[in-house]
Amino acid sequence: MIFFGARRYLGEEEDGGTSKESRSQVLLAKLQQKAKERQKQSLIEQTEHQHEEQTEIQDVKKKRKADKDSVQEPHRHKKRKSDVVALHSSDSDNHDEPVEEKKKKKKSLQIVPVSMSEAEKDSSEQNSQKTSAPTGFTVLGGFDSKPAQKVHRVLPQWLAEPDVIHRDIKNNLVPISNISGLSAQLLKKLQNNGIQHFFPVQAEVIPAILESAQQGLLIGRGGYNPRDICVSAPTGSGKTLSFVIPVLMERVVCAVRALAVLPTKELAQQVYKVFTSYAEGTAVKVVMLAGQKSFASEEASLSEYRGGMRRSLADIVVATPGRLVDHINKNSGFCLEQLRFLVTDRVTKESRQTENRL
Ligand SMILES: Nc1ncnc2c1ncn2[C@@H]1O[C@H](COP(=O)(O)OP(=O)(O)OP(=O)(O)O)[C@@H](O)[C@H]1O
Repeated sequence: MIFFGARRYLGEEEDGGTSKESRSQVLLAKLQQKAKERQKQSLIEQTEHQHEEQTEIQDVKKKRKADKDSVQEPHRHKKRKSDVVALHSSDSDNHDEPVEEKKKKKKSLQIVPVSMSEAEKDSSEQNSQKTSAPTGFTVLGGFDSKPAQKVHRVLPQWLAEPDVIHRDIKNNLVPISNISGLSAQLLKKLQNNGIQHFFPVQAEVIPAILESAQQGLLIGRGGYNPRDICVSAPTGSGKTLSFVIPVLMERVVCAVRALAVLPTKELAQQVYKVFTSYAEGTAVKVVMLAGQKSFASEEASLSEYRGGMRRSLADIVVATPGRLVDHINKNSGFCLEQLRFLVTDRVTKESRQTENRL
């Protein structure tokens, strides 16, 4: 049997005089020293690694920035104009000036608008002169914006200062005999219809129309314009009679001298009835053009061809706008040359259009 004896390595053999304990202490110290050195080494390696990483990151950032700048090159070029101003101003700065003064100047520079440099201005002026002179073309632009003039809206006198009429039809009545210029026949008809007094609107409108009619061709007070009357009054206040009565007063020859336009057949019918009831027993002829009869029969009621000439058979025409326009366009026997009264009752868009065509 072979026996191997193994001894533990305890470092370099010291001199034989050292004790076992002191050797182990030395060994421990050596080990600690080595551990410290290793620690140091690892620290150094760590910092070196970190430094390398940082430089790598910085490189990447630089590269990205360089790429971005190359893309934004035109914008940067624009910016340069302001740079020029700023640089120009800073060049003129007196470096000997106190710091406060410099700060003020810098502040003032911030609010100065970016503008063309003098050289650019000169060149642009020269260019504009060059373009306008030889061609003779008008150079567009350069219009000064002028403040728009305020329109002062003014109502016509008759609207701004109307004659106000009482709306109370029970009071403020005027006896029919008080209105001068009405024929005895008409007064009798009114009484027969139970009318002893005129309502306020009638007492105001009837004399006004009669007065104009007495002056001839409804010439107004100034001698030129016919007197127009615009009445605005509630329903049932007696507006219809206020134009029916004066219109019926005049008749020299048979000719269409009054035309009443109403927006609907029904309204035309109502007005037609009032006209016919007061015209009954007189020579005045009233014709309605509202499409209730055929166009041909309406045509026949308006005029006839007799003795080699066309004669009117109507003094007063009550019409709806559409039918009226049909007769104006297609009926050669429909003549409005003698027209003296045009009444547009219950004014609508349609009746306004008709009025404009007449
Ligand atoms: N002076 C008067 N006295 C008594 N009754 C009257 C008088 N004038 C009109 N009337 C009657 O009053 C009613 C309304 O009159 P009218 O139709 O003329 O009013 P209007 O103002 O034209 O109404 P609308 O706005 O509906 O056309 C009718 O029945 C009419 O006969």
